[in-house]
Amino acid sequence: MIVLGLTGSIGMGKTTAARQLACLGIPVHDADAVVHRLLAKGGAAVAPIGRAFPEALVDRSIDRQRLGARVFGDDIALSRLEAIIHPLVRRQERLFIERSRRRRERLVVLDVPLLFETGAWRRVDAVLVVSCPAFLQEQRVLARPGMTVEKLAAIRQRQIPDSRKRRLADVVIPTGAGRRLALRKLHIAVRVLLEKKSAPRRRRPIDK
Ligand SMILES: CC(C)(COP(=O)(O)OP(=O)(O)OC[C@H]1O[C@@H](n2cnc3c(N)ncnc32)[C@H](O)[C@@H]1O)[C@@H](O)C(=O)NCCC(=O)NCCS
Ligand SMILES: Nc1ncnc2c1ncn2[C@@H]1O[C@H](COP(=O)(O)OP(=O)(O)OP(=O)(O)O)[C@@H](O)[C@H]1O
Repeated sequence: MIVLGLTGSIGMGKTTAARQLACLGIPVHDADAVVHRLLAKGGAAVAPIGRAFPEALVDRSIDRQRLGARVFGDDIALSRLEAIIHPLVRRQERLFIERSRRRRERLVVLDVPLLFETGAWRRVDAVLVVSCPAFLQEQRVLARPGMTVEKLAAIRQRQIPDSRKRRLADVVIPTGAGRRLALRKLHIAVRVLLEKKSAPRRRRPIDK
């Protein structure tokens, strides 16, 4: 089974590409969706995060906007949050891979926003990076409610730059020229991977 990592900086089009891959019939594991479940009422991260960041605990769930306002721009707080969340996400990822192997899937996708930053790239066979020009990224992200120039700058500072991601990628999917082109490129990438007899191995060590 080939495990394909999908990543890209904020607003570059990961979620859209993940949906397109799912439409091509490929099982996709969405790390962001796991984080959403962990923070919602009944989620496994509500209690530990509520203890670490009581101001974000509202009605037995974690208020994402409050938590974001608290941690983006405060590196120590963000690291503390990551130390709680990342192991839980990783566990779900492992269960997904095991389930997919049992089902004898040929190709699965791990959609991980921080694939390079968290070392998750070591657990995949190839990496797809979605990318678009910086001005479009800014337009897309700043159009979101609650997003500010300062918050975007803080998030970008925690992520490795898009130019670096593109260099580390096996395939770059452009998302600045419409959905049809992106879908076509995804289709080609999937076909090429499936035609390979064995899974490509990731080779390069990544020094952050
Ligand atoms: C702080 C939280 C609650 C804010 O939620 P909110 O819905 O407001 O924003 P959202 O999750 O959509 O994040 C916005 C963007 O910030 C970026 N981002 C999120 N977490 C991080 C992080 N730890 N480091 C760098 N960038 C991050 C992503 O590119 C994301 O697209 C949430 O981002 C979170 O729980 N982050 C920590 C978990 C994490 O590391 N997630 C990303 C990979 S699994
Ligand atoms: N190929 C594309 N063509 C045109 N618009 C796109 C394309 N991909 C994404 N978009 C648009 O860009 C915006 C951001 O896309 P998306 O939500 O997929 O990004 P993301 O990388 O998942 O963001 P985040 O990292 O913040 O979660 C959305 O408004 C989406 O409609």
